[in-house]
Amino acid sequence: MAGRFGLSSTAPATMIVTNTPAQDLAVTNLAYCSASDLQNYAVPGTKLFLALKLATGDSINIMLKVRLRAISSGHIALNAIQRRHARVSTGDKISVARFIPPDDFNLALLRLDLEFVKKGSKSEQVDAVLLANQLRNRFINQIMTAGQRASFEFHGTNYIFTVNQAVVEGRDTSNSVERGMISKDTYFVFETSNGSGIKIVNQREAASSNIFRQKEFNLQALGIGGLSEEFADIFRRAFASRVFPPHVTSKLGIKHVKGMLLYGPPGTGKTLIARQIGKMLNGREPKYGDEKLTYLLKLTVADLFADAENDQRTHGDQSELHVIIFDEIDAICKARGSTRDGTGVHDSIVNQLLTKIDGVESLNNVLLIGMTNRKDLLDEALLRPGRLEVQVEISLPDENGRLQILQIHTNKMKENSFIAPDVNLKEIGKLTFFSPLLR
Ligand SMILES: Nc1ncnc2c1ncn2[C@@H]1O[C@H](COP(=O)(O)OP(=O)(O)OP(=O)(O)O)[C@@H](O)[C@H]1O
Repeated sequence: MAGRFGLSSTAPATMIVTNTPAQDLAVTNLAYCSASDLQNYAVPGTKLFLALKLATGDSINIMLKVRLRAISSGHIALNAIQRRHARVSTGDKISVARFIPPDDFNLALLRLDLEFVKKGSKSEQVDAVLLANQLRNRFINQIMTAGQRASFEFHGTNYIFTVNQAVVEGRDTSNSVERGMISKDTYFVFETSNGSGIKIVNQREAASSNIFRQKEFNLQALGIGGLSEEFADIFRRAFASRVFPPHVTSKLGIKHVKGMLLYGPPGTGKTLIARQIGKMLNGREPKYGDEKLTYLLKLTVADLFADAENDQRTHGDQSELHVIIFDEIDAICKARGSTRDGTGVHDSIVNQLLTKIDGVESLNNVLLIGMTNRKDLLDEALLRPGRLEVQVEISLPDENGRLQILQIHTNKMKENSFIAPDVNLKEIGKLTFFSPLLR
């Protein structure tokens, strides 16, 4: 037990809680004690002094970085937030032990929820890049636990953060307390609750491996109407992991989504979305595979992936994203054995694709986007996790979607006065529903 939590064999001491001796020390998130007590918390081989308040009943452990201050020995000064978190009051006796951090204790990711100390109607804009730098410097080597709160000052305003998630480098945290030490590489993600009055800006910049050309997308300006929900789904599932810089992804053990399937009835904008995704990304121009492949030699699949392979070989994790788009993927990736043309070309294309995205030397820098009206015809192996695993249905547009599509396609006419002023797109949007009875 002791080893697991990094406790040293030094016997825990009983200390009396007092208040933080000066106002400015209340926002440091440090605990303070006398010189003689401080030595009990020295971590051998480092300049750190770390303490753990041992839990009694259902109280929460808190980890303290301790600093020297003119405080009578046997006393430990905790600020109000620390006292609330540890559920202790001034004058209480608490049991405190030295804490020696285990190996691999650095935090890879810290997700913080921000609030104002003084709740009010004011609003502030917080730059995620600047704040992350400041918190990293100010709280370096401090230990953070999920649920913990700390206050800090940023550009003249006092904030409190609550740790929503604390992920230690490369460790499976599912069974243990989410806790680790802030290092110079810790990656911060900020969140706010609705109505907090705090607006986080530059978060994508902070997060980004800059995969997207623009920070915000306007789907209508890209000529895509009525598909914002589908688009949000695609973004959340296929790109969210690529937003972290490579060193964070590898520490977290995240695997990127390498394949995505857009399926649904003909003419609903699948090709349009795939092409626009390609344009929105900062990487190379997408490559297109199509039915012609079936008539060509095996080499062609290899050709499509050749640039990505070269890039991964030379740049490793830093390689940019290569998008490969297969329109009508059902034409080339039919269930193996289902085509009786005797050539085996179809089967070999499916096998080659599987090897590229999921094989021994699989690539981490590709995103394969397949489109089909006939998902049922596809080889099942292609649809398993790790392959075309994000599957988004692009269905017929609703009334609002139809209005957006009509607006997109009449925009030019309107600009050039080719559309009569009494044309009511809203009305047309209402009328242009698809009834299966009309089929
Ligand atoms: N949501 C949409 N917004 C704007 N235009 C659209 C939309 N859906 C379809 N269109 C228009 O219809 C054309 C055909 O759509 P697209 O080729 O993307 O459909 P698809 O789903 O790929 O069809 P198929 O399965 O037949 O290949 C597009 O080029 C575009 O002009």
